[in-house]
Amino acid sequence: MIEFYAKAKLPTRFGVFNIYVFKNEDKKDHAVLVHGDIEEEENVPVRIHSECLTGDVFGSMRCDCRDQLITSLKYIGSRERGMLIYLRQEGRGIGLLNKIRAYNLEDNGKDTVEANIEQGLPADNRHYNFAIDVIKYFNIKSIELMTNNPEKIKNLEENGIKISKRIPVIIEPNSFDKFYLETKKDKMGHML
Ligand SMILES: Nc1nc2c(ncn2[C@@H]2O[C@H](COP(=O)(O)OP(=O)(O)OP(=O)(O)O)[C@@H](O)[C@H]2O)c(=O)[nH]1
Ligand SMILES: [Zn+2]
Repeated sequence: MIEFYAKAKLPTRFGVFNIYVFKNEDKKDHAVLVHGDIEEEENVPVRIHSECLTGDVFGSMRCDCRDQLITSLKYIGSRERGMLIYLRQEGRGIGLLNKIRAYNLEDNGKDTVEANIEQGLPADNRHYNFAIDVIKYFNIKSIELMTNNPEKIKNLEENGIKISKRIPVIIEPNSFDKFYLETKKDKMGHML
């Protein structure tokens, strides 16, 4: 269950949004950026973005997160309506510390999946309950989901979210994230 706490206007370089803060069982502050009127609408462009401090904030080139975030906000900001749900599930849900431990293992030859498993953690420890509750909170009838991740689509659909379309968010690889993106494609089924 989510609870609404606050809302304010948030002008960004990608357009004017409203930022909402919700809380749920995990007691974290969860941010949702809304552009235009989304309530009870169909075919609303939605990005469900997983927190990545190293990429989103510091501009790390080990992953495509920041470019995906910017691409999504640009897209949503340029449309009549849309929403970005910022999921507080750093490191695919294993947290910053374990992600950095995984990076250390990756520096020594492991891939992104092996580096989680080696720590006794699942390759992907996320769930989408918060995102599902937000979509339901706004009574959105159907979404156009911005993702390359088939698991995300499956999980949302299994939980009653209607996805009318998938919008790919493909970022050109660089020399630092090439292997990482290949592993996402080969081992995690990402549509890259
Ligand atoms: N455990 C772990 N997490 C990582 C690693 N690199 C990036 N992440 C995290 O992965 C999450 C993003 O997941 P991705 O697999 O890039 O993308 P996705 O959200 O599953 O799929 P898209 O919707 O297509 O972007 C963020 O929480 C990042 O912090 C890594 O090497 N190990
Ligand atoms: Zn990242």
